[in-house]
Amino acid sequence: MTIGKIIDGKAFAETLRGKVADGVGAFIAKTGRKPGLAVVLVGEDPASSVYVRNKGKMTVAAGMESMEFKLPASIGEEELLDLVEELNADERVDGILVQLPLPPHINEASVIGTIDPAKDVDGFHVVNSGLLATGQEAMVPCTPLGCIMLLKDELGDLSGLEAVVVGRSNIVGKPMSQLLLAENCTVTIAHSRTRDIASVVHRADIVVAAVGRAEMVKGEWIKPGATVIDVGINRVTDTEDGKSRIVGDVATAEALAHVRAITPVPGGVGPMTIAVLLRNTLVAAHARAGLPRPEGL
Ligand SMILES: Nc1nc2c(c(=O)[nH]1)N[C@@H](CN(C=O)c1ccc(C(=O)N[C@@H](CCC(=O)O)C(=O)O)cc1)CN2
Ligand SMILES: [Mg+2]
Repeated sequence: MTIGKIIDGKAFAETLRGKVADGVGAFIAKTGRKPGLAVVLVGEDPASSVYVRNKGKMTVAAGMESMEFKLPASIGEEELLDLVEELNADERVDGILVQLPLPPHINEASVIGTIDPAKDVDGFHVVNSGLLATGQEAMVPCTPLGCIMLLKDELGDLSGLEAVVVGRSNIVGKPMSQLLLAENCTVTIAHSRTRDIASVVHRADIVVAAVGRAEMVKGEWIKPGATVIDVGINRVTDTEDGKSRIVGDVATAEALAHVRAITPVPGGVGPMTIAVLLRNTLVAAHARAGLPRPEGL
């Protein structure tokens, strides 16, 4: 039995962050200012707090300005929208990111819709999803763009390949399918209502699992030689030792016997999200400064 390759997203992300840092140096030399990223956290969700802290640290490590705004969970939507408007108008801010999820009393779509699309480094604004869907230059959501980078690094040209995206979220599933389409893949989106999902997944040369259900995609669903990108981050308690750990949406141990290559959880797609966020911030800073897109990113 052959065992598939484990794709090292952590190493790839580190290399990308190094390239961004080089690009930041060149940007500062040209403009005399640092690119700036504003991150807004509402409430104290532990996982979100960790992600925001890591974003701040990595922004600074790449040579950019990091601005963090921590607001209580009780904040009203109007107040949050006012902060977004202030950041839209702030010349030092090239990128604005509002950490998701937001508390239930706040309408996520209104908040995202208030961000200046040119500063929308998450690529969640409808202007950016529309630009992406129509094949125009857009700010592209970080996690799916990171997945495409890993896929192209592993497979080269993706043209003509059969891709199945499991999950239809606005953050991952939908933009992922658009990006695969732009690479000339034949794309299917599977979801919770898909009939015989095992046979749908079995068609795929590329499987992207982004459903948020621990180890839902089984090894035998995978066509031999397929490449699997596991976007899931699910915290589970081990039945044997009672310890908490994170697993993906794919049963990785089983899948390894079928795949050509697979991203692990942790250490696969996750680290790419923040690396691409830094890349998007640098791209936004170039556009706002009237400079051409940085090369090689
Ligand atoms: N505004 C946004 N909100 C959220 C996004 C986003 O892109 N924009 N994505 C996720 C959370 N996220 C970044 O915000 C994120 C998730 C996971 C990782 C990561 O490095 N994961 C590690 C494991 C981490 C762990 O042990 O828990 C890995 O997979 O190796 C980075 C960023 C939702 N919200
Ligand atoms: Mg909400």
